[in-house]
Amino acid sequence: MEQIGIELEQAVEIILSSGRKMKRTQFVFTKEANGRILAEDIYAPFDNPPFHRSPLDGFALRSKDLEGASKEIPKSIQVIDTVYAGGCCNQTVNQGEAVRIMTGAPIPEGADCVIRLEDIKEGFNEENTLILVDRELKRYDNFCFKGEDVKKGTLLLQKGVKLTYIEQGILSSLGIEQVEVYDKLRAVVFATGDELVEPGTELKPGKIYDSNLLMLYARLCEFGIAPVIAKHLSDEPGEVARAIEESCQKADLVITTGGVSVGDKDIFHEVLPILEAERLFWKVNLKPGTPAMFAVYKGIPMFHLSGNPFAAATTFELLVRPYIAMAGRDESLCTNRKKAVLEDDFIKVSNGRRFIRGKVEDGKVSIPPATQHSSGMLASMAGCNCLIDIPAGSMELHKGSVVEILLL
Ligand SMILES: Nc1nc2c(c(=O)[nH]1)N[C@H]1C(S)=C(S)[C@@H](COP(=O)(O)OP(=O)(O)OC[C@H]3O[C@@H](n4cnc5c(N)ncnc54)[C@H](O)[C@@H]3O)O[C@H]1N2
Ligand code: MOO
Repeated sequence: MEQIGIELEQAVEIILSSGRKMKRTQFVFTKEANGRILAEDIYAPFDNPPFHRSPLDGFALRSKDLEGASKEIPKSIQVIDTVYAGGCCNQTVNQGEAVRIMTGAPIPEGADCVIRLEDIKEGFNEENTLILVDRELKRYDNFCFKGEDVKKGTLLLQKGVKLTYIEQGILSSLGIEQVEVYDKLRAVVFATGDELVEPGTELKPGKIYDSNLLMLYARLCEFGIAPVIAKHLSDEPGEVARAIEESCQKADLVITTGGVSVGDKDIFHEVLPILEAERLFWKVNLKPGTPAMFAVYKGIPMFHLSGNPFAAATTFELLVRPYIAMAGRDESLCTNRKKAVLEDDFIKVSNGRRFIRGKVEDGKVSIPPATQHSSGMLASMAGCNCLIDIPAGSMELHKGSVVEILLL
């Protein structure tokens, strides 16, 4: 049942319940998995480190041999071998013996501690194989145990985790070259309007350069889902319907801007019937972006946002972003609300709910001058990093008031 003129929360509820979480998965190389959502639990395939190893450069020896060692009576120990990181010592350290060892090298059999290179004296015989140790060490002093980072079989990473450089490092430390991740959402963006021309084209009378297509394209890229199609379309309903129809085979969501209000060229009132798409709501009780429209076509959610650039940017955050977070299983994209203290006055009375742009820093939010809030104005959004949520029925807001903000 279609709803007209609904609250934002209701709109988001309709949007979220009309879609499903991504089910398709694929294997990708760990090195290319940054920002992807893990689709499997990952267990440690072996103990890591895979052997006891030295945490420093020194000598691996037996703590028992150092009992009673002191400055006055140092112990003399025979060095029988040298082992470097990446190598292996096949000798066993017996009584009175040591192996010269470098950081990261496997501790040889028989040794149970490592003394630092700086803490011994070398060179007491011709072959340079005797060292003097003038202190005692306990068993397992300077000794890294096999498996101390991760034990074989430990649940390392859980399904649903977003892979960052840290998780990629962990996977790599266990030699895991490929992982199963959820497919990225395939987004399609169309900016509609006969007045629009692309940068690089001459600006003829009556025309304007498009802002929304690139703005939404870039925002989707910031969310990790570069659109599969991003295109300008005219105001001709048949052409727009055809473009949506063709893109649908490749899309998990469609976003359009323009043509949703009540004018002669507000074509989505015609496009949706041509497609026989189900329109679930039109008009949300907020400014900017009131005439936002939402429909489902062949199971694909379609967000039809206002053409006014600030309205498009705002309703993208308010309506599309929660859908992307849910369907793309990316919790880091969920709306992030906070309280902040106003640094400036906002002297407009707000009969309806209003979102205005702001710049928050250390819990204080500044706002552009009152003249720069219209939904057709984009330039004053430069440097802004939040939207201020002003409830319906608010009187003038003054510096020092506490407001709720949505971080962008
Ligand atoms: N009689 C009424 N007129 C309007 C109403 C209303 O209720 N009654 N609502 C107003 C509100 S609120 C909004 S918001 C706009 C929404 O208009 P549309 O979504 O139909 O968008 P357009 O008319 O296509 O464009 C609006 C404005 O934005 C410019 N535009 C469009 N696309 C782009 C783009 N990609 N890049 C830059 N600028 C763009 C377009 O040229 C228009 O100036 O309707 C009000 N009217
Ligand atoms: O709802 Mo519209 O974007 O304010 O002008």
